[in-house]
Amino acid sequence: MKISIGNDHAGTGYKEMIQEKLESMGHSVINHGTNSEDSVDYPDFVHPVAEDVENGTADLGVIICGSGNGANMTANKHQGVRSALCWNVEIAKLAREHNNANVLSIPARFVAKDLAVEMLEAFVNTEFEGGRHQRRIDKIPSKKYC
Ligand SMILES: O=C(CO)[C@H](O)[C@H](O)[C@H](O)COP(=O)(O)O
Repeated sequence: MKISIGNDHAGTGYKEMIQEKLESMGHSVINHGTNSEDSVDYPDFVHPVAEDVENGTADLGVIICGSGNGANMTANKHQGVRSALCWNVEIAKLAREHNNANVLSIPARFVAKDLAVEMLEAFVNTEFEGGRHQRRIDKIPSKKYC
């Protein structure tokens, strides 16, 4: 798969590890940075990931900031992006099975590196179940409020 990744300064170490892991799994990675620990603004590095997923350049995205919330909020502003903030393996798995999430948001300051890798593996290797979940996903975009 092609996987787009982006992070702020809180997620740089995690991103490096995640990029290595994805490449060792045989995936091709588009890294939008940041690649340093100097303070930056997460939207500058998350919008490019969400755009890749939105326009089909990437199959999935991984975004990382301190709490995962700012990155998640940013990604979910994009049409067709379903970004899931995950903090354990079961949530990451359910995000794929039930929500067909296409972006994984990792809170680097609140999950250990080992757990981040386990969530990544669960997210990338789990398929959407479809069925009743597709019906619910179809109702997420609000015609009334868009
Ligand atoms: O935006 C965030 C939360 O929504 C991210 O956690 C950021 O990484 C965090 O806000 C950065 O904080 P810092 O004090 O500027 O390092």
